[in-house]
Amino acid sequence: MTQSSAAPAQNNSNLTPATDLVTVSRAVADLRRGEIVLVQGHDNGEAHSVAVIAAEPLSQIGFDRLCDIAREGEAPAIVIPRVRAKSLGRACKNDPFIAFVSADRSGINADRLGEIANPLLDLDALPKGDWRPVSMAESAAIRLAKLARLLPAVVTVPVAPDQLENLARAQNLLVLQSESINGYENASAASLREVSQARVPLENAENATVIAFRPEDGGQEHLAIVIDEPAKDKPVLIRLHSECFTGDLIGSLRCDCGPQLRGAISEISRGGQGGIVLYLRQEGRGIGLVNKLRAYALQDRGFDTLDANEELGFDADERVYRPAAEMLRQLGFETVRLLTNNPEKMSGLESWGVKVSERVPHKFPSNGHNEFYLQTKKERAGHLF
Ligand SMILES: Nc1nc2c(ncn2[C@@H]2O[C@H](COP(=O)(O)OP(=O)(O)OP(=O)(O)O)[C@@H](O)[C@H]2O)c(=O)[nH]1
Ligand SMILES: [Zn+2]
Repeated sequence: MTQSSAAPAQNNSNLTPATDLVTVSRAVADLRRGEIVLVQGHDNGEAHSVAVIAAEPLSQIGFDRLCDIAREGEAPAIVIPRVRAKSLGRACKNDPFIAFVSADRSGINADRLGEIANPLLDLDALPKGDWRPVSMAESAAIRLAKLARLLPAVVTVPVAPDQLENLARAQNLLVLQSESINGYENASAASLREVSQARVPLENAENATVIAFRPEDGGQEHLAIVIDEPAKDKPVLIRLHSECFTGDLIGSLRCDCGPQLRGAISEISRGGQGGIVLYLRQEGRGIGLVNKLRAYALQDRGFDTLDANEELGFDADERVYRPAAEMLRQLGFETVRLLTNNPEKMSGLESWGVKVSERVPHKFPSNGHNEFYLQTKKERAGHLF
């Protein structure tokens, strides 16, 4: 497969201009460093802005800086998942996130906020305070923390919208609109472009080429492993494989990823018609490796794989399939036979314009450690085993 055989790239990222894409990716890096970012959103047509710092990592210096930004009499709020609030004794309705404002500023510090945010940490007692619904800006800030693969919990103080630009200039902070954050994943997927490729003979597929696709904001590359020379005018056998450091690389027995990855490569090669494994950078069903390890720790305390995600404040599955659809489009494939047991992968691809002509089951025997994981996927996530 040569670079020129790829379909011409269309700029169909009409959700978010490239500059917004770059700003969101810079803000992701800022949050991960413990830096403050400014987010603006609209509630019922009215602009609301907040200064935001991630609850992880949260230093006392960072928290004090955030408090200095707060207007006289405005207390910081910590935005946490409803499930966490529930385990801290707050019964709440269906909103996925809720904000807690401590009544007494002296009862709250960076360590205490970290304990409130993290379901793996014990908290003696919640300080006195009030709960309130989150604003659009705060819910976009949670989205940003998820994009940063941090715990989905943030500390915020309100900023008057007319002060936003001054504050940004004075303290050298990024300003983001909530729409840019919410549209980021789509726009990033639409901006994927092939950046390099090479022939890589594999143990069970000697005629393989690895092609790397990079998003415009410089985020992680997704990979297409093209085996043999699949025809473009027929349904192509493919596997969407979500990155799993533990299963793919070090042979973890907690999941079935290692056998599924190698099994897909062998099966495509054996079929003789060629095919593609798309290696998607969606570690831990899109929550990142660090959070996946947290989810494993919760599973060791009795949660199943889906509830552990939700306990941390994530959806059971945070993956998106536009990057896969975009790579297939650029490689020139429209119709696929999909190696999977997961119906959401089929509907996910189809929602981005890829025709799935057939599901090819991709089941491997359990290994003595992953029975409960596989059973949960079957019984609660609708996987077809
Ligand atoms: N959050 C979380 N992620 C997990 C856990 N176990 C495995 N994973 C991740 O789940 C993903 C598994 O992906 P896949 O095997 O591609 O997908 P699947 O949904 O099982 O569907 P098919 O294998 O196609 O049937 C990888 O990103 C793993 O890192 C877990 O307990 N928690
Ligand atoms: Zn795995």
